[in-house]
Amino acid sequence: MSVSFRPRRQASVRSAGAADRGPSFRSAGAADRRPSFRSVRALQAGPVSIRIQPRGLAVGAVLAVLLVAAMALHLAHGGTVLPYGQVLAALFGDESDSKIHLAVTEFRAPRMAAAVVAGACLAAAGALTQTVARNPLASPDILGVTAGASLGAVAVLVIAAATFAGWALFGQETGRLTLAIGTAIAVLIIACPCALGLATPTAVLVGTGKAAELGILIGNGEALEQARRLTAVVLDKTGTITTGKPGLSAVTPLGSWDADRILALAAPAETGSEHPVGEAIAAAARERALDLPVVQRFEALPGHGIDATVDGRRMLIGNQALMDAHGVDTSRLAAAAREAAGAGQTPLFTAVDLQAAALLTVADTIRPESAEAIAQLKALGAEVWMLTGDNAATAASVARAVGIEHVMAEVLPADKAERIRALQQDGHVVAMAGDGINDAPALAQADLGIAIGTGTDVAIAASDITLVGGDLRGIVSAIALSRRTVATIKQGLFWAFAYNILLIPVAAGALYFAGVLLDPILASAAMAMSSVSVVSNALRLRRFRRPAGVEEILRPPLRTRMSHYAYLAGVAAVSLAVGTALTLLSHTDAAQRGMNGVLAWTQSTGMPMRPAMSTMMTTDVPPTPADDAGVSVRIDVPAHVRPGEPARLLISLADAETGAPLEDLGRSHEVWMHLIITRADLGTFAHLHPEPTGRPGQLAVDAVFPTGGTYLVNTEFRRQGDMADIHHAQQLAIGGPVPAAAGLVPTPREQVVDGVRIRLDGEAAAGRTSELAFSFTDAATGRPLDNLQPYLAAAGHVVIMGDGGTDFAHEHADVEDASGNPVFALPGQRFGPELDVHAHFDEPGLYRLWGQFCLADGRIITAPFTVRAS
Ligand SMILES: Nc1ncnc2c1ncn2[C@@H]1O[C@H](COP(=O)(O)OP(=O)(O)OP(=O)(O)O)[C@@H](O)[C@H]1O
Ligand SMILES: [Cu+]
Repeated sequence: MSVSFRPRRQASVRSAGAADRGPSFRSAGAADRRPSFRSVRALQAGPVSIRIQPRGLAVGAVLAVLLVAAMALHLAHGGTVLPYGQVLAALFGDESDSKIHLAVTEFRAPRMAAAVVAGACLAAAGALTQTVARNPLASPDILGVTAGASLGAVAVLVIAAATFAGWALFGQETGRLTLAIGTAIAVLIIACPCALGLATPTAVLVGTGKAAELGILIGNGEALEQARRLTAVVLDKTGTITTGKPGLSAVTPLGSWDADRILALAAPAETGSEHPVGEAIAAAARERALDLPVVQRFEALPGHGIDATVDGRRMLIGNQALMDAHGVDTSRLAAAAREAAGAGQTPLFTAVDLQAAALLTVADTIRPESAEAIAQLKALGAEVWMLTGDNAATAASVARAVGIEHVMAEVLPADKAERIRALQQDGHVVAMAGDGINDAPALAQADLGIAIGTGTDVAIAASDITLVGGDLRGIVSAIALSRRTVATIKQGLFWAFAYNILLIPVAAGALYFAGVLLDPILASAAMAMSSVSVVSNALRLRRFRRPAGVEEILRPPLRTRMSHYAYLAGVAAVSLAVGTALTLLSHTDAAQRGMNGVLAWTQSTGMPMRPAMSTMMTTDVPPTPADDAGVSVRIDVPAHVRPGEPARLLISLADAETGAPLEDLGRSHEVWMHLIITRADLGTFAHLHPEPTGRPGQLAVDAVFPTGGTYLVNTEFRRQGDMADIHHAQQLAIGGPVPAAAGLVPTPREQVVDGVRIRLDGEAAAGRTSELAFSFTDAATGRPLDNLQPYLAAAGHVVIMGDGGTDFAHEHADVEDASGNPVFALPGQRFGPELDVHAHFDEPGLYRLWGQFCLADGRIITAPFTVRAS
């Protein structure tokens, strides 16, 4: 006789086993061979040079399909065919011109480009490599993360290998390979550096985005990182501190000249000038509707003024230096010039035919925000300098008005960069803000070049940051944003490192002694969570506000300061709580039931279950005899057992060969062991569940032997990880009066136990599977009972023993739903009024059956039947 299960299920168990060795890892590995992380990052913007190494038709075809698809989409968005055409030509063209240079900006839709090239990279698995010329959004390598990363990868592999080797070699006797594999995988998962890799680019991306929102265009990640280090900010005067749109405020003519005649000559002379003062003079002449002669010659003298010929007269307009250079005597204009300069205005000397003719006074307005911006910069700890080509008196006057103490005036355009360098040599990290062509070299020289958005293109091109509205407070915002961004990056890196450093040992099993092991599933959840928290922390940068004033910079509100650290600390606390809860949960009884617990949970969520899983749950694998399993079972009975009184049975499990106690006992049908005690004449029945005593391999249970005589003890238990139970049968002799042997006779097929009428239907036939069925009705009311509870993870248990007690089988009732799928005996499930049992009777003869079921109120009923198998 043996326990039966249907071939259909057996087949699916086998196929499940085969599927477990699935090939999915291998394919993932191949695609990973050349991670295109760098390329994807590079695609954010900027010129990219793509080198295509033709590698067979397959790669080419994949790329071509991708490209054509992308091109179609791209054209739909109004793009041109050119970049795609180039890529295609390179793919299928001569190898010699397979290297093409494309700017990603050429792809009108950058995301499309990203998709195409990233997809192509993956598809080609290395056939297409990219080099990035200059990636404007390249992340600054703070704390040497990139260099550390490769070292870290090696370290992680070593730790994982050591973990595996450690558990495999020195783990406890049983199940150590499982432990070694589990811990090594957990280490690899938990060490995944995705959070580390995300910390910098996400913060930089969000930071630059936020900056753009504030009117600060940041050209590259380094600029954002650099801004927080600034110790000196150099501001150009005209067009930066002032609006750069001066107006002619006074004309002081000498001798016979009058204002209109001077302007009529000066305006044409200035028409060629790009300098704001030139424009001011031209505008004044236009306003007065003067009749202007033509200009015959024009020469701009940078930093000095202009030298032109108008209407046959040589015009010199410019500063004192220009007049001195040409020997023009300006003494009669000195007083007016001093007065203008003292008021912060720019005096321009005008000489006609090398004779001083007039003083033109140009007044520029100071930007309303300049003074506040400068105060805030100073509050941030930066030294603020003014750098101007204008005369010292004018400069000093403007500087006083906006609160600048350090002034460099009358600096020639060519020398501006030199002045910046000098500051740098003093140990300053210098930002230079300017607008003019003459500022460009200085902007390039500065550690951080800041162009005024209204300024010249050259200045914008030479700088790292552009302030769209020209509001100098943008510099303050940039510095504050830079500090916040870098702080966010550091928080992210700290979090990622801390998470790895704390959890790698746990994953490796450092807390095994305390019963804490990091399940690989939990590890991957933690890994994903760490990335999510790093990214969401970076997204918090979007809430950045520019500091409202000096006060807020010097004494940021406590709430602001706290919120910088609160988020990740909060995430850490929540993660710890969730992790602890899950760990505790994994120690609960339900979880320890292993697969049954998982299935119970799965079914409770209403998720469809994989057939292999459901089969595993319901399939009964024939038990292995203890001898075959190499396990010895010893049952110790107290010396004097009195019938009818409880006796403590001690069951010791050991390795049959070494005698070492069995320590890897798992649960089978919810309990550690099933002990079925029947008297040899099968007249009594007890189904007991011994519990571990705490001693290795030892279990104990109290049993009552109703009478003296010989008892058959059938023991069933399961080792961890096994599909089959181990079965052991033994006889016990109990002293005391032995009742006369009655011998088996078939019982009625219907009987009442505890108020429940139980019917047994079905033919018991020897040599083949017999389909038996139990049906239940309330004996009092005759109502069918359909609310039986699961009992030990089954709808019902049936123990079958042959006459003489030599054969033993422990079967479970099968339940199927309308569509033939198994219904699991999970908590909450109800059964009845019929239960099917498949039994196999080897030989014809009499068999004793004990059906055990759990009633709705939790009572267990046992219904004994005797049937004849024909
Ligand atoms: N087109 C011009 N017409 C008259 N004077 C000029 C002209 N260009 C320059 N100057 C004179 O030369 C001086 C220095 O000019 P420069 O361009 O070096 O500095 P700036 O523009 O006045 O000041 P900043 O350096 O603050 O922008 C000016 O203050 C002005 O006196
Ligand atoms: Cu990861």
